[in-house]
Order: sequence, then structure tokens, then C-alpha cells
Amino acid sequence: MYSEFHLQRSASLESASPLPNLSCLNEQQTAAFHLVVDSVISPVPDAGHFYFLYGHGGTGKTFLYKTILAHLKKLGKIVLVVASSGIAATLLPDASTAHSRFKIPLEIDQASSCNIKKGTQLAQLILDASLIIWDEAPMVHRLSFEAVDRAFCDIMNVPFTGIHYRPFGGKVMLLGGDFRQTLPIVADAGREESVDASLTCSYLWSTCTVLQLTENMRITTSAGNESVTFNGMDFATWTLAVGNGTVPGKCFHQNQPADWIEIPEQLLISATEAPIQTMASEIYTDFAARFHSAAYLTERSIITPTNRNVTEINSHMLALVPGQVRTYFSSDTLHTDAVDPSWLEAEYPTEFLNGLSFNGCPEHQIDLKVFTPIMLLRNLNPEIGLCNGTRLMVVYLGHYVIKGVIMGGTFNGKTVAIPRIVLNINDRRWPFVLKRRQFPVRLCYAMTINKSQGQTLISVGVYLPKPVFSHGQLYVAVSRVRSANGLRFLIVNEDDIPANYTRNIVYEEAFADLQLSGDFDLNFP
Ligand SMILES: Nc1ncnc2c1ncn2[C@@H]1O[C@H](COP(=O)(O)OP(=O)(O)OP(=O)(O)O)[C@@H](O)[C@H]1O
Repeated sequence: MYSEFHLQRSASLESASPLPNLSCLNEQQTAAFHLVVDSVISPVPDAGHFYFLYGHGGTGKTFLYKTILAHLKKLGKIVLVVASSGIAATLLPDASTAHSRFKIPLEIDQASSCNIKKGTQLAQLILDASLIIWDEAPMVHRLSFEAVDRAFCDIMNVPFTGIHYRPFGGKVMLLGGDFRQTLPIVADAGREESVDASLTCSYLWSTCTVLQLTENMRITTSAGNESVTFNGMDFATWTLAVGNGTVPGKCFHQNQPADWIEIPEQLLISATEAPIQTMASEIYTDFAARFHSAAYLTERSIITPTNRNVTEINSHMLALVPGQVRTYFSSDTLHTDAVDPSWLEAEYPTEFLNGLSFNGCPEHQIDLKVFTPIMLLRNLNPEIGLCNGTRLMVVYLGHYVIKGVIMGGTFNGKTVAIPRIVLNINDRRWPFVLKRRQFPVRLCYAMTINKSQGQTLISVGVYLPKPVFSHGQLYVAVSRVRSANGLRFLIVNEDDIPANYTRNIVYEEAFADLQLSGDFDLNFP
């Protein structure tokens, strides 16, 4: 914490780099830039300064955060940068995950606050910060923002209720993201609970000013899209229509929503008897010659809704890589508060524990080769780019450490070592806490759609042996690329549903009324 504290301060005083070039910002980015920067430089006393940067995938939110950050650091201001996911944090300079930075409790309720004591270095850092940037905010449960609000009011000595209340204690906050993309994950939640978990359903939302970006910079900054049209829509318009749920859908089963949309022919790979092999050779072209190139691996991925399919694709790709497999087995033990745990140990022997799989946790058995891409599954050290979601190419497989070269983000190309760690896995299904000692990694030729959120890739294969299962997933999938040329779908449908149709689940109420809140002029005259 001490070094982190000093890092933030020294980073804020860097003076080697010039002020960022504001002329490259588009009109909406420029307007948002000035509003936020003016709030930092001349804050209105006793007012709230809570902004939400809202724009669909590729509209340049991350680009704008970086510009604001560079500008304020040049002026000697302290800016704390966080993101809701580890992978989003790796895309921004000096960022960490919001949960680790603000000590947000994992078990959270309406009255929770963060574990930040007044008078500590962290409390002082928050007091001294001129701006907090929080990317991919829609992925976090609204109760987490409310806990941060409570903690900041306390640190800044601002009453949490009444006329003197100011959101986040009056700190200038720039949250951002896209409510068309995935919403907070709530176990066993239906549509209503998922939407209710969203920041837009918090009391905080009515205090925020929405800054909207609408121009797709990911697609317009690249060539190769001009000739591609789908039902009269260009690629950028089509991807946004997917996000908005306005691509006309069909119903294939009685009493089910008409949310099966047709995927344009130009994007489709025909389903074959060997769909994984077909998808793999389409996305990992020329693999035999390029399997060891970090640049080649960085720019492509196969994305799919479930971990099960991710594992199948990864195993297929691993077999294509020359060289010896190195296998790492975890050591698994169970822990319980029970006075006599012996019956539990008898009921759940080690072999049973070894067979358990959990979302976001490494498997008991991990097979790797040198030159394979892996994804980190825990925040090991955000200061050197080791976040949950960081991708690396393996360069050394040792007994005690694995070494890898970071692929993408602000630490691209850096070689780092990953140790084995003990993961405490507390799953409601089991009457014990599983302690698994293992390298916190998995192969990542393929990843889940949720893990791909925030990444810009050149070549993406969307593998759908089953349709997506929650809001925004199809939109996240189609909006990862710079051009239609880089996107391919392989769909396998049961029940005679044609393989050019897939589900597009969109909870319109999650973003329909956003423009009604805040008093910012969204038209930027
Ligand atoms: N003003 C700009 N000038 C040039 N390139 C830009 C500009 N704004 C954004 N870009 C580029 O467009 C691409 C998409 O931008 P960015 O990643 O910031 O979008 P985003 O809104 O954060 O996307 P997502 O929601 O998918 O994470 C990036 O390659 C970025 O460098």
C-alpha cells in the first residue's frame, strides 16, 4: 500500500510527456472532456460532480479516459483509475479493480460500506484525488456503488442524508460503460433482478449527469467496412441495432420471445460435422507457422457463451502446438467450521474435490505448452499488469513458476512470473470451503463472451453451439472487432432452427430511459 500510495503521487507529477493532443477528440469527446476537466479544476462548492460516460462499444470511452488522465496528471492532479473487471483495468494506465482499490465487501447489502478507515493512507489518497475514473461501471452491482458512496461521504465528512448530502461526498467521479453490454452477474437472477442490480436502479443515478458518445470510433477508424451492408445497414449501424435489440427477430418456439435474429451471410461459417476444427482454422489461420507469435495470438480469439465450450476449443488448439505438454495438478483440501470435520472428509474425498470446477477458478488439472496463450484468473499484482483477465503467452514452464509475456493492454510485451497460489472457493452448493493450490491460469485460445468485454481484436470467431443466455452477450460478441472482415459466426442449432439464426437477449429497460436523467445537453450544440 505504501509503494502504491507513492506511485500515484509520483505518477501525478510526471512532466516528461507533453499535454495530450485534444484536436484528435471528436466533438462529443471534446465536450465531455471539458465538462469533467472543468469540474476538477474549478469545482462548484457544495455540489455533486458525478458524471456517467455512456456510449456503445467502440465509441472511445477508454480513449477519452486516457486523454483526461494524461491531461490532469500533467497538471499535477491525482487521478485514481479503477475498472469493474480485471481485463478492463489492464487497458488503462495505473488502474486497478474497483473492488481491490476501494475495499468493497464481496458480501454486500443495503447498509454496507467499504473497509476504509479514516486516517489511513488509502483514505488520504481518496481525499487528495481530484478525480476518480471507473470504467465498465454497468458490470458492478448497484450496492457496490452505494457502499463506495457511503464510504466517501464518511471520509470527506459529508452527511450521507439530508440537504447537505452530495454523491460520493462531492468527489468528482467519472463512471462509464454501456448498459447494452453485460449487466452485473446475480446468481439465479431473472430479467427483473438483473435489471434491478444495475446502477440505473440506484438512488445515485438521479444525481448523475450523463455524457453520451455516439460515434463508433472502433469501426470508423479502420478501413474495410464501406462495402459491407446488412439489410441496408452498414456494419456499425448493424452492431448497434444488435445492442439496441432492434434487429427484427423471429420466434421458433411457442410461448418464447421473438428474439432469434438472422446473422448476415457474409459473417457466417457453415456448420460442419467438426465445428470446432472449422472455427479454429478460420480464426487461427496459418497456425502451424505462427503459433509462437505473441502479436498473432494477441489480435484474435474465439468467443463462446460457456466455459465448457471454451475448454473444448482450448484442448483442440493445444494439440496443434508442437512440443511437450506440462501438466500441473492442484492440491485440494476442504475447510469447515464443523467441530468434527471427519464425516465431511469421508463424504467428500480428495478425488471428489479434484473433480470440482468453478467459474473463474483454475481446474485441478492444467495442461500447458510453451507458446500457448493463457489468461490469469486472479488479480495477482495490478501494478505490473497481473489482473484477472490479463492474457499472456507462456515462455517458461517451471515447477514453482510459470513465465509469460503479457499480451495487450498497457503492459504489452512485459515478461512476468506467475506463482501457484491458494484459492479459497466458497460455493453455496457445498457445505465447505475448498482450498485449491494451483497456478491461477487457464488456456485462452478461446474465452467466454463475458471475459472478452472491453477488448478490441482484429479477428473474432463467435462459436455458438448454444445461443447466448443473458442480456448484452451477443452485442459484446459482435462489437469486439474493428471491421466486419474480422468477425465470423459458427452457429449450431437444435430443433431444426436454421443455423443462420441465434438469440439476441436484450433487456431494453436496462438502458431505455437513461437520457431522461441528468441535465447534460446530449445534443452538444
Ligand atoms: N478520437 C479518437 N481518435 C482516434 N482513435 C480513436 C478515438 N477515439 C477512439 N479511438 C479508437 O477507437 C477504438 C475504440 O475506442 P475505445 O476502446 O476507447 O472504445 P470504448 O468505448 O472504450 O469501447 P468498449 O465499450 O468496447 O470498451 C480504439 O482503437 C481507440 O484507440
